[in-house]
Amino acid sequence: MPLVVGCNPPTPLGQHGNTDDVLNKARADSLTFVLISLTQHQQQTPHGLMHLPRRDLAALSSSEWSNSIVGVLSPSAFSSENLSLGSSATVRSEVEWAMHMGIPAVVFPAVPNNAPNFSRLLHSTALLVSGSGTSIWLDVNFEPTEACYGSVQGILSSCDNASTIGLNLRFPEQESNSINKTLVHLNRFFGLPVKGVTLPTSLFLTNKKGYPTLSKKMQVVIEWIMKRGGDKIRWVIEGEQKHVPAEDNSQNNTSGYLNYLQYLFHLRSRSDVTEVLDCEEARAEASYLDYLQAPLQPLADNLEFGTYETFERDPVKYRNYESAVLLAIRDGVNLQKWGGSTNNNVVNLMVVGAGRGPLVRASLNAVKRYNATCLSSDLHPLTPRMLAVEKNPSAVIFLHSLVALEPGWAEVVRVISSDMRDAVVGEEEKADIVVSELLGSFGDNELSPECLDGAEKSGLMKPDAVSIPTNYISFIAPLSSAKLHQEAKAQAYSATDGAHGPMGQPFGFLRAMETPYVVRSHAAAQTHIEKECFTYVHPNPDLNDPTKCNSRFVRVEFEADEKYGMGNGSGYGLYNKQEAELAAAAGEGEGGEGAGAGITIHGLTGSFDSLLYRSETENLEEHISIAPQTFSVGMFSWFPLFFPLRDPVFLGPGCKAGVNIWRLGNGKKIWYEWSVDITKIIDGSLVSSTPVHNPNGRSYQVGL
Ligand SMILES: C[S@@+](CC[C@H](N)C(=O)[O-])C[C@H]1O[C@@H](n2cnc3c(N)ncnc32)[C@H](O)[C@@H]1O
Repeated sequence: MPLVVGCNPPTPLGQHGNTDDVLNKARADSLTFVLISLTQHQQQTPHGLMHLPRRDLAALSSSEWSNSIVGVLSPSAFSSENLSLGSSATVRSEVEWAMHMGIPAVVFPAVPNNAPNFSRLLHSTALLVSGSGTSIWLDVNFEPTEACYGSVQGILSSCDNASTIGLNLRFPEQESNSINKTLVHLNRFFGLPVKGVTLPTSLFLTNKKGYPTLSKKMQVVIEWIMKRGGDKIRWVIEGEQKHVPAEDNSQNNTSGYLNYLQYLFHLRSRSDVTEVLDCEEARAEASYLDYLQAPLQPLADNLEFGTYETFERDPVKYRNYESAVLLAIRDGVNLQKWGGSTNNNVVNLMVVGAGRGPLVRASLNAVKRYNATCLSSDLHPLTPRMLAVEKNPSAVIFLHSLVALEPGWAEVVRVISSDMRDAVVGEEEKADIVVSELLGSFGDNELSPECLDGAEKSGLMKPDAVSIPTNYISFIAPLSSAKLHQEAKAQAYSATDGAHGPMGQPFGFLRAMETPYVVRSHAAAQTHIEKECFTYVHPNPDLNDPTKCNSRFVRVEFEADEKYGMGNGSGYGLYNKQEAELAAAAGEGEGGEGAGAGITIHGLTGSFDSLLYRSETENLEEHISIAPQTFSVGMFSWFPLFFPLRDPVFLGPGCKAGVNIWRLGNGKKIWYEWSVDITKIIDGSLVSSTPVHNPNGRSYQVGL
């Protein structure tokens, strides 16, 4: 079911106990759910106040109540009188009834003037529903303004960003005259927990045949939401049915919203939307969206068979490695190290951390490709010699099998079962080209620097050997994502050791918020272009310099701007230049907010770019990257690393966020520490700051 659409007719539904009628009509039009009033009607009887009977209670099954109904709280419950009491008996009883019925969402009205009391009520209701199957949709009268976002983010933070509160963005009846501004502000809203989008029927125009249609500008907006929010967004058509063509008016057994639904389906089926949502990659990623995972530790732990198998499906990574090895081989020929007119036709290849052998295969393929070019020239083909070094004993069994079974491998490949830091090889076996992939989502977080330095120190490489990768650079950017913040908080209740099961010792809040997670960020907005953190180069030019080590510190700064990182999407995927240009236009010509409109930062997103090889003799280089600016499209081996902030910070107008990040070690483990401060650009004065997260690696570390 690609699109989930419901309706909210003008007269409150269900309050006369006719929810079954309403739902049947909606279903006749293929709508998935209806909004009904939660008002319970009572009357005075000689025996006291009695509820009026409702037919629908028995007419609908519990699964219908829990899959097809969204409840709307009575507006009277939000009178200033009720709000000033800081609570509302009506809200409580309506919400309790919704929870009893298994209704999945109840709608809170948009924030009124009496905001502190409203927030208190919202927060206490968010706590009331937690643990039940019911959540809250907070209505937002969406406007592309600073004030709109500001009030919503303020209310969410006063509710401690409770995970039970989602947003229902209600579009105004009149569309905004600046599409760019609308998109830029929507991008910012997608860092908050957007659950639903409500479109009033009056927003639709009427086409020649009387059917509803949207203006070109609104089509762009709706398609943008579809692409960015995916099929998780719940759509609501609201208001009077204005566009039903005459011949359909007779059908009283339908909701009258079919044409609106069909129009949304039509937008959903457009190629620019389906290309994003229905491609192979989107399907493969679906279950990973916003799902936090502990980063792998391939050095301390031994990877499983299935994990290797998943890596090996990547269509881009091994292709780029193969091309990088080919470039290095051709460089060696051009620089007369081997092949060509030299006497030496042997090239020593070494894959360190060979796993189940895909880089061995890619490297041998590169030699084959080079040798194929020799057939049509007077160049001599090369004889490869390959050492495959691996410390995972189970992967070593796999490698030995490959050597025995793969045609031609037995003559050229030798497997060394050892940690590369301790491996010993003969003088004649030392590597000309060392190939490795020991990279994590943040580049160095799987300890590639320490492993490759170790391999260099154990003398596995010739003095003039080259390394593929040649370098890797980690990148960091602020991330606005209430969802990921909530998910990180939720980790506090998981067992510290998966083997202990759900009844094990909880992880605890501090640890949960001081741990970086691998995650395919989705309900998120990367608020700025990522900036460089740490660079590691191999072979390591500082290997024998006692004053140099692999610890690092960097401070990078991100100024508030009115683009809110438009173009960076959710922090995963290639930077979208076109979107960024839209944002720039909104800032300059279409009423941007002026320098530095604000945004909430819930954490940091880490990524990397690795230069596999840059040719010395040809103007060519090969990379793999998950940094949005240089993202390797189609590569899916890595998702970004999310560093949560214990408490989100607000990057307000005229301010900048300073991100401090350390990579530290003590010979036994490596860890990151991080903090964020907000200062005023004008005078550098401090507005707010977070504590340094994970001091001394107390919550998270990677074993050496
Ligand atoms: C990310 S996997 C890559 C495997 C394979 N090269 C591929 O691309 O599919 C890293 C591999 O390096 C191995 N490894 C990590 N540190 C190592 C070390 N110090 N010595 C030897 N192997 C190591 C791990 O066991 C794992 O098989």
